[in-house]
Amino acid sequence: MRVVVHGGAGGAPDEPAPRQQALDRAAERGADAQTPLDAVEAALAPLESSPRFNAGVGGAVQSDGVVRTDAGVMTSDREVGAACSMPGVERAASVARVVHSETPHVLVSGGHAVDLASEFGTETGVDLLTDETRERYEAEDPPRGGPREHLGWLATRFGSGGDRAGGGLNNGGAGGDEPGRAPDHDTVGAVASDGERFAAATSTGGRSFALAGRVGDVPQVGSGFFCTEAGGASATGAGEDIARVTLSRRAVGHLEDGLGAQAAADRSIEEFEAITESGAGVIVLGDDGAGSAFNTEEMQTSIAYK
Ligand SMILES: NC(=O)C[C@H](N)C(=O)O
Repeated sequence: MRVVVHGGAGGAPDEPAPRQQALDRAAERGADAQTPLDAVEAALAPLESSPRFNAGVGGAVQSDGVVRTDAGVMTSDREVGAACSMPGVERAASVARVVHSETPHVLVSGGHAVDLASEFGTETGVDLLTDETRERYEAEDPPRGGPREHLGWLATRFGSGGDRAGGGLNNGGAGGDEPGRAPDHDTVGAVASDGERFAAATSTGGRSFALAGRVGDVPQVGSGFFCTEAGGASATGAGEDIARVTLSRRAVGHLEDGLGAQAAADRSIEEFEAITESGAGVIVLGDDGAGSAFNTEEMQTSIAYK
């Protein structure tokens, strides 16, 4: 099994070494799995449990103080599963897998996705806030009213780099210690292949201080993840911009056109930047191996092969 993982594109993390170790262990764990689908789920699970990453525990906090998780998974037979806007669900990728393998649908949302998780044995009711994310949210004078008040509140906070995805090119987030800025954790993704089949998955808490109920690119097929017989891709970064250009679909499309994995990653990020002037990263796995590209300050990745 060959597995490539990423820990999110954004600013240079304050503590890269422990994040890299976590990514290395995740890739190794994935490479021990029996199928590509097992591999991407196995790789993402420990990252979803780690507060160092913006997925599961430690995920980005929305305008009402709640962390809602999103994930998507796709296999090279074009089966898709995604789940979004799930409070209290750490293992979002496992819920996406349930949608992929147990339902005739591609995306299940909100409370119904939480019910699905619970019914199929994924833990719910998990406290996804950490002391750090709770304190950072409370320090921002949270809004009390309805969506209009929330929109006014987030106008000066969302996309300011607080989630390190940033709104703009190479502004993937300044230091994690700045007031109001979220720490160095980000979306996680994995792509795996057993030499015949591929699977791709992405899992996130979204972007900090987004409107309650906001859903980004991660559970949208073709945006946060995509997979065909040619290979798979997982994206990270400013989700609204990733969705506008369907970044993962673009990367896999380049594989289908005959580019190698690295060239496909490079080309898709060049196109993303030219269209959006925003920040993102992508990992790609194809028949010739793995590639990755980003136009933010940093995107940590790891590859394992067994
Ligand atoms: N940090 C990220 O990658 C965020 C994710 N792409 C989202 O917009 O939800």
